[in-house]
Parts: sequence; C-alpha cells; structure tokens
Amino acid sequence: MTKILLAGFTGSMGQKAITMINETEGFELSAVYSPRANQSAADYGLADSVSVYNQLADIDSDADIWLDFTTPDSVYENTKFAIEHGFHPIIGTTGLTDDQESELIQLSKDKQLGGLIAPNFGLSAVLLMKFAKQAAEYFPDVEVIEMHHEDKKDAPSGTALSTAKMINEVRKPHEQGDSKETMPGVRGGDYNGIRIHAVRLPGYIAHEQVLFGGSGEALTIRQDSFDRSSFMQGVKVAIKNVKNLRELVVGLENLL
Ligand SMILES: NC(=O)c1ccc[n+]([C@@H]2O[C@H](COP(=O)([O-])OP(=O)(O)OC[C@H]3O[C@@H](n4cnc5c(N)ncnc54)[C@H](O)[C@@H]3O)[C@@H](O)[C@H]2O)c1
Ligand SMILES: O=C(O)C1=N[C@H](C(=O)O)CCC1
Repeated sequence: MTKILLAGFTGSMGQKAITMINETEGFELSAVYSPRANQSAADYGLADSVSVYNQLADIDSDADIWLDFTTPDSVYENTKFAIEHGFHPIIGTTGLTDDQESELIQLSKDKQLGGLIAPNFGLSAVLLMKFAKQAAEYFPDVEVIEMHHEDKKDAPSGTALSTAKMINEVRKPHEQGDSKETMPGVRGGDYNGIRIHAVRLPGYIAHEQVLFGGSGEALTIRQDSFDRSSFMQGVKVAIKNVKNLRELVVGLENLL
C-alpha cells in the first residue's frame, strides 16, 4: 500500500486527487494538509483514518508520498519540509524559482530521496513540450501563448516557462522582430528572446499554443486540458514510480 499525504486538499486539484487516490487500488490517502483546515476528516468527507493537519510543524505521518497542489507562495517551504522528513515529494504546484529548484534538487541528492516536480501532469502538455523542442531545431522563430482559468495565481504558467526552457536548449539565438512597444507589455514576457503571452479567462482550464513561423509557412502546436481529470493519469504514474528515483527530477517525461 502506498500512503499519500496530500497538501492543498481543499483546492481544485486537491479534490480531483482525492477521488483518484480513493479509486486506485494500492493507494491510500493517509493525511491531508492545508493551513486553512479547521475541521475533522469526517467534516471534509474523508475517512476517519485520514489525519488532518493545518501546520507544517505538527505533521507527524507515516506517508510515503507528499503530493503537493498548493500555492506558488508555499511550494518551496512545503517541498523542503517533505524532503527533510523523508516523504517522496511529487510537486504539481508551479512557481518555484530556478534557484529554489536547484536547492531542492541538491537537498534530495544529499538525502538520496526520489521525487518529481511536474509543471504539467497532462500527457497532451508533455507531448506538446517534446514536439515544440523538436520543431524549434528547424523553426527558431517562436512564441508561446498560454491560456488559463481566471483564478490562476501565477503567470506565466509553469508549463509555458518549461516549454520556453526546453525550446531554449536547442534554438539558435537570433533577433526575432524589433517592434517598438507603444503599449507596455504588449509583446508579452521575454525568456531569452522567446515571447510568452498569458491569457486569463473564465471558462478556460489549461491550454497552450506554440507558434512557429518560417519563410512562407507556419506551424502551430496546441494542447487543451478541458477538465482537471486530464492531470490524474500522470499523477498516478508519478506515485507508482517516484520511489525508484534517487533525486528530485523535473518533468513527468522522466517517468514515462
Ligand atoms: N502540474 C500540473 O499538472 C498542475 C495542474 C493543475 C494545477 N497545477 C498547479 O497546482 C497548484 C494548485 O492549483 P489549484 O487549481 O488546485 O489551486 P487552488 O487555489 O484551487 O488550491 C490551492 C490549495 O492550497 C491550499 N493552500 C493555500 N496556502 C497553502 C499553504 N501555505 N500550504 C498548503 N496549502 C495551502 C488552499 O487552501 C487550497 O486548498 C497551482 O500552482 C497550479 O498551477 C498544476
Ligand atoms: O490550473 C493551473 O493553475 C495549472 N497550472 C499548471 C501550469 O502553471 O502550467 C498546469 C496546468 C494547470
């Protein structure tokens, strides 16, 4: 039995994760954490055996896995706590800085503890990033548009940033248009010359387009998560395989 502690259990992703865990043979939800939790397990519709925590310092759990869908503000502290206390971290929360990520990876190596940071657990998004990296070798002129629900706290999305980083690994640096902005920010964010545009609208869940332009032709790669259930197959794969790793890795593709 794989025991799971779920951080951010009352949120949109937390609620989907609870359903997935309860429906998966061999998985057990053994603890939940949110600083806002102030009720008993039964009040949240959880089994009495589930421990409810609202302070990191109080967490005393025999869970194997720390599954995190919280907030960009809390993800660093949570992940550090998880590694220091021997939980295999599976981090879906976005917003870690490069420095924070490097520090956490080093900590996991010191402890020889496997874990995963996945900016996107959806297969369509993982494939989009892979295909975009492939295409960027041939089409260095590229822009990324990400579209998310209006409650999303961070911009750009973790997926868009990851896409830009992967493209940057292979793209030949060059000038790409030199429009003067007559309205600040109108050309979007800039990751090493790769423009990222973030759209926030009700009705949307999580979507991304990568647009490549060439001489007389264009290529658009697009993925859509229409429902948060799209992320759960990836979370399942991560829970089943993370124990085989000996350090924190970034990207679900490392476990597929
Ligand atoms: N990797 C992926 O595939 C994927 C998919 C969807 C969302 N996300 C990311 O997951 C995160 C959560 O998304 P959501 O839509 O569920 O958000 P949400 O706002 O619905 O839920 C956030 C949860 O975190 C809790 N929380 C707040 N502060 C906390 C803290 N200090 N410690 C622990 N918990 C805290 C809240 O009470 C809430 O339960 C976001 O960063 C989002 O970008 C990732
Ligand atoms: O709903 C969100 O928030 C999502 N965040 C991730 C990101 O920032 O890339 C993945 C998709 C959903």
